[in-house]
Amino acid sequence: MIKILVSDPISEVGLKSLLDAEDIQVDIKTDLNSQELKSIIGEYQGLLVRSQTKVTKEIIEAGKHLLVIGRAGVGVDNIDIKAATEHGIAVINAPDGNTISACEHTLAMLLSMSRWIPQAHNDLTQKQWNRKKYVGVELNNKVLGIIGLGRIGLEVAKRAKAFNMILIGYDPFTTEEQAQKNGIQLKSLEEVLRQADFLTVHTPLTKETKYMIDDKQFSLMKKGIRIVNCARGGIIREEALIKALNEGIVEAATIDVFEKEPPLDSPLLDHPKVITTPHLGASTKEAQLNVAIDVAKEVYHYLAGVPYKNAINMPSLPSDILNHLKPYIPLAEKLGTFISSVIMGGIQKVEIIYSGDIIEEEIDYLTRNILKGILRQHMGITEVNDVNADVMAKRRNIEVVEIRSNKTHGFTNLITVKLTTNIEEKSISGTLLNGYGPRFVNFNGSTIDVIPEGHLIITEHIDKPGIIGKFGTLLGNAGINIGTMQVGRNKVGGTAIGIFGVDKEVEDHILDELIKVENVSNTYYVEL
Ligand SMILES: NC(=O)c1ccc[n+]([C@@H]2O[C@H](COP(=O)([O-])OP(=O)(O)OC[C@H]3O[C@@H](n4cnc5c(N)ncnc54)[C@H](O)[C@@H]3O)[C@@H](O)[C@H]2O)c1
Ligand SMILES: O=C(O)CC[C@@H](O)C(=O)O
Repeated sequence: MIKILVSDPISEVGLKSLLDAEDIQVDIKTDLNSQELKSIIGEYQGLLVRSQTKVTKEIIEAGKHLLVIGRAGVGVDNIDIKAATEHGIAVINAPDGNTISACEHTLAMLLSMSRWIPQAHNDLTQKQWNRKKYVGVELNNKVLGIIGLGRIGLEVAKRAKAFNMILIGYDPFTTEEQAQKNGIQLKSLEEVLRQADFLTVHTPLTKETKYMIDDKQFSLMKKGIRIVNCARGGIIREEALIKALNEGIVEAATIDVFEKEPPLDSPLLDHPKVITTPHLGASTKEAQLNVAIDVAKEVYHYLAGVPYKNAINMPSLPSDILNHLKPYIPLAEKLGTFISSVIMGGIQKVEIIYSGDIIEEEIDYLTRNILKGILRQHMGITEVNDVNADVMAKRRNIEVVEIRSNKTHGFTNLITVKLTTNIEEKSISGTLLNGYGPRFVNFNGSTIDVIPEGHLIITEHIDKPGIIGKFGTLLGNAGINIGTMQVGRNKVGGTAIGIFGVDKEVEDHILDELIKVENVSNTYYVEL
């Protein structure tokens, strides 16, 4: 039974697919403090959160059985992604479900700020009829600067256009063409800051975006600018914002997200020109249902080994691409397992050559599976998986080189893995034969044709008469039946290899017998 903990309030209707699954137990405990969470997280394979639960390194380390963390929403800054990746835990978010709500909240903030609606309402609740105090400004013909032109930024642009605003934006990861298509003039950050009458930020909180709006940036702004932050606290430095408000650079600000949440001691809450909401951007019935449905489905798919698309720390592949790659995945892992079973020494380099139709695919995914095979087999690292394979290789100073080549050697697709250790270098090539499944087709330069499955004995010997016969006798005497056999050599009388598919597990003492046969240099055993 798989156990999933839901530690923040997430729509139960949206979680229905998990709640109804027979093989999954879902525990909903939304009032745990971090100590309580730490003490029980070890029981769970899955953790579902919104933005309240801080999934720290400590929590991740205590989650000995965690396989997946699902985030019902976009921002994953409350999850230590690095620690999750190192522990092989997939982090999956639900980025689409709350876009419209966050965008509409931004528009609500823009409009209420331009007409001082909350302040005027407050006065009126105090029986003060202050018509002169609250003179606003129109959005019409004003320049709106949008920082971050992703899902929410572009939806905001669409709606701001309806108010006849002039749209300028900054996003180093988008193109001029894409911006123009959405009616936005792409500019440098400095230009946006200098020209905007209204400014709204829609980036994630990263090392690069933390405090991207600080004293220096405020000093570039037009006097009287109005600012919205419905993205993440910390993109705008709060201290600098307060200063800019007090100096009259910023006329008004609307803030949904804070550097520390809840921000109960923040001076922003008391500032007369600031409108605040308690991180409500995604708090609509529709968004909460959407993100819960999305994250439940994705987590379920991840646990069931079915294609999913929104993993943060793994290549996110559309399901059609993942389905196409699927048959190559076991071949990739088996190439890694095989080559690392027949080599001696500490691995220094893994070179992977992809050729043929496979080069059009997301080969990073296959590389992770090759590395998984190598690290599990050669180093006994059982915790390695698709999520952390490349991190683990890097941590062990293994150089990983991916090459796309057009030399297919007559195959429609070919994957060659060359392994270099401090002692030797060996290679294995495999292909996927249409309708026949995976095959190993070359080992250290010798052509072979091996179905990579079951129990395999591999021998390295000199190409001389009688050796294969002796192997047969030895194995026969040990009650081991040879089901398939492949021999190859680089030249007559030269170095030869034998790959024997046998019907049962081979113990070490049998390999010791085989290596005693004259002219045999090495024997190995691998189960695929
Ligand atoms: N207030 C809320 O409740 C709420 C709800 C949903 C999303 N959010 C937040 O809104 C933000 C945007 O979400 P989204 O779904 O649009 O994300 P997104 O990933 O679709 O868009 C983010 C955009 O920011 C851009 N970007 C990244 N680094 C940048 C930088 N240094 N400078 C400028 N642009 C940069 C990216 O290229 C991307 O286009 C996130 O921080 C998210 O967590 C808040
Ligand atoms: O959980 C929430 O309501 C906030 C979600 C929002 O900040 C997000 O990043 O998706």
